[in-house]
Amino acid sequence: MAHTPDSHEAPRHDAEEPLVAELTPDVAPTMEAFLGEVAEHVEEGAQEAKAQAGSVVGPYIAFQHVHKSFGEFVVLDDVNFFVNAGETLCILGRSGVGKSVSLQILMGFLKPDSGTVLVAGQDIAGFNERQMQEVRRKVTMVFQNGALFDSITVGENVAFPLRERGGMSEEEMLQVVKGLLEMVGVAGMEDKLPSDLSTGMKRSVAIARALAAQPTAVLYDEPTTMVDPLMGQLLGDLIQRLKQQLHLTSIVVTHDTRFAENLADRVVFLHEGRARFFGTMAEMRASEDPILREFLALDELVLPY
Ligand SMILES: Nc1ncnc2c1ncn2[C@@H]1O[C@H](COP(=O)(O)OP(=O)(O)OP(=O)(O)O)[C@@H](O)[C@H]1O
Repeated sequence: MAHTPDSHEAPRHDAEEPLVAELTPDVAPTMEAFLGEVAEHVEEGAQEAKAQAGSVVGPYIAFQHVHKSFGEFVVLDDVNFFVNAGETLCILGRSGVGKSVSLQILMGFLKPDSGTVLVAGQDIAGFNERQMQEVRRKVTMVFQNGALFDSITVGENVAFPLRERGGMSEEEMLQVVKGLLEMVGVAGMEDKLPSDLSTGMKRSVAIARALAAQPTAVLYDEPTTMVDPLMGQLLGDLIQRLKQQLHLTSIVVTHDTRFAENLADRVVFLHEGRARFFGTMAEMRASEDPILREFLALDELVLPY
């Protein structure tokens, strides 16, 4: 991977490039073992979800006829989409169409008015907080602002899920924290406070913390907005490598159709309460639907590069 300091090209990471390839040698073996465990969890999660669905293939995460209103205001009206284990779904749409609300419903922070919400193969619509905490061990969310704990260091933020799970020595924990921070492009930031970091860095740390929890699926809210193109590319490449090498299931809310083009197995386009389109990005580009065409055309104009 050629990269010079004055190069304007962001360094690219091929999806096949091992996640540990660029880690410092002192952490690489621990990280290899740690990521191996993540991949095992992911595989177990996929098998569990299949067993629950009683079939060989079944969605890992899905909305089935989901409705959600705030007072008179209908945000989601009979919305359907799914993502299979190991796949990536991008949720597209203009501002205010319910993309973040959809993620919050999947995490159980908001309840749908009706419909089935499948997460890790289970219908969570009627789950209580304790049951949701179990689900959130498997499916974690990376918020736009990172949602880090402000009063503790970056290193302690990433160590948090490791400590919660237990079974790791302090030395191993330090190595995993160091390795995860290197992997997400913010090496050496352990002792900083979240307030010392830029938006993109906070998001990277949030991804490191999400991975520390050894999830089976990660939901990302606008991972590439408000970050410079280099950081955006790094985060996009990382999400792709996590999919390719660990088979993590992902849902990514984004405005950026180029990002969706590179990453998504399928996209869902929300518009006026409905899932106006659900399919591949190529199918979306081929669609004659004037609303889709307008969204894609505007997106071409808005994107800076
Ligand atoms: N807790 C809430 N109470 C009342 N209204 C809400 C609540 N959460 C979201 N909304 C409304 O629901 C609509 C959808 O919001 P949402 O944040 O999901 O949009 P979005 O598609 O993610 O937009 P953006 O791209 O701007 O983030 C908005 O009109 C918002 O004001």
